[in-house]
Amino acid sequence: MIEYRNLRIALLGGGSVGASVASLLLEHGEELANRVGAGLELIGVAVRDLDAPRTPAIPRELLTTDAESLILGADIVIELMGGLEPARTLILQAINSGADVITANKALLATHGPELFEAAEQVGAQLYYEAAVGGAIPIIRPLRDSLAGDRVARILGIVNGTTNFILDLMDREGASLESALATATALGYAEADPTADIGGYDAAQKVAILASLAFHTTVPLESVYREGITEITRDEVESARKAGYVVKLLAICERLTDAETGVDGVSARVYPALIPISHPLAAVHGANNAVFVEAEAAGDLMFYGAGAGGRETASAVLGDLVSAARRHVIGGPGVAESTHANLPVLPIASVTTRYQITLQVIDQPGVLATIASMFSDHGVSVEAVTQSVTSVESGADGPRATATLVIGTHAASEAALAATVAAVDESPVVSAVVSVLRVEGL
Ligand SMILES: NC(=O)C1=CN([C@@H]2O[C@H](COP(=O)(O)OP(=O)(O)OC[C@H]3O[C@@H](n4cnc5c(N)ncnc54)[C@H](O)[C@@H]3O)[C@@H](O)[C@H]2O)C=CC1
Ligand SMILES: N[C@@H](CC=O)C(=O)O
Ligand code: NA
Repeated sequence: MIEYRNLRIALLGGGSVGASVASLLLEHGEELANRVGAGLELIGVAVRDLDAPRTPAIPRELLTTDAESLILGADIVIELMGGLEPARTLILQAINSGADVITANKALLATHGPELFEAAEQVGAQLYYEAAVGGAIPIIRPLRDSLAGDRVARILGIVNGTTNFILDLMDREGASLESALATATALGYAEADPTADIGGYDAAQKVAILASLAFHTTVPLESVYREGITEITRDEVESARKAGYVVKLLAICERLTDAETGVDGVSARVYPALIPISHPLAAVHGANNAVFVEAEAAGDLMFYGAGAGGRETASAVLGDLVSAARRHVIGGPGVAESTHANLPVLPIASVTTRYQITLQVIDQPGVLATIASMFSDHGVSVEAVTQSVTSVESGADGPRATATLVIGTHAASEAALAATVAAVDESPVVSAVVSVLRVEGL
């Protein structure tokens, strides 16, 4: 066995991801040491509760509740606690004490990324975060390094495993959102507060990180447009499938020029949308993620794999650990972020999308024409209309027939669409606006 000097690794957090990182590091330590050219000694794991059950188990002698002291003795600190504080303060302490840092904390990076990157740059420390987006999927390094010589035009991704797992169970098994979320939580996919997942906040944090890297600019979290999946119903998922679509929570960022103002910038947004069953993103099942990158010279690239899960995410963390440890061995400057482009982030109003609107209407002659004219009055061009399920309901003036109209539009602005839906909703021939969903990937 080769004898190496040891690099001292401190782990902050021993939950779903942290426990797997500790276990894999202890299990594969010798192999990793040979890859790095230095021993990787896990000196401790900071947790909140020493007695909490952990899977896999962490040797008791490694556990501590004193994160600050642990950091002081470390060459490399791995932060897997999550949340903004004390994670931010501890990472800054680690950087300022001369340690390199690895984190999976997208909430922290999307909120305080510039501060952390600057602190690292000032002291020549490395800050790695491959696990923060797309779990096990290599996507940070490809955007930061492999595609650094190209121009990225657009990224379309499924970046939240929990919501993809939920929507997939709703689609394939008719599960309810609540029961599917409970399963995702039990499997370790969901955030400590799952509102982050189902509300689209986690995906918004990830798209802010992706957009910043892809467009070499800073995309603040608050400028990301966000809708979650909490309003999505089983009926919507079922009728989408019948119409040849699946519902996915999409994270999109792109270079965009506002058609009205001519302002050139970027758009970053998260919303549930319909995508055609034939689209590769429709085949992303369970907690898997997929990120499509459209680059000027490279063309279309797709990154696919496990987007959540303790062991899977630990793989990305350990990849970062090997990279950080290698630099300790060979020396040289750390990785740097190139976020100097200063591009404006355009509001959702600058975006044009296709829509599918489902209406419950009174089934009588002339209704279709009335509704079609409301769309054209607001400058929204209708691409296709299907009428289905005629039923008879009892009204004040006796029984009346109702029909379901599904209207697909050509690309329309958010503003034009909102005005159309408001007008349609007011119309006496419309009994309900059942759903309004964007259509992507056509
Ligand atoms: N679970 C997943 O599939 C993925 C998680 N992530 C990210 O990885 C990070 C960790 O996530 P999980 O392991 O799922 O979280 P978790 O909630 O299972 O574990 C958090 C751990 O941190 C410890 N901790 C929290 N606050 C602490 C404090 N103030 N002092 C000491 N210890 C503290 C807890 O005791 C626990 O051991 C988060 O930033 C999460 O967003 C990223 C990709 C996938
Ligand atoms: N809660 C997140 C975990 C990974 O980032 C998800 O479901 O994707
Ligand atoms: Na990743």
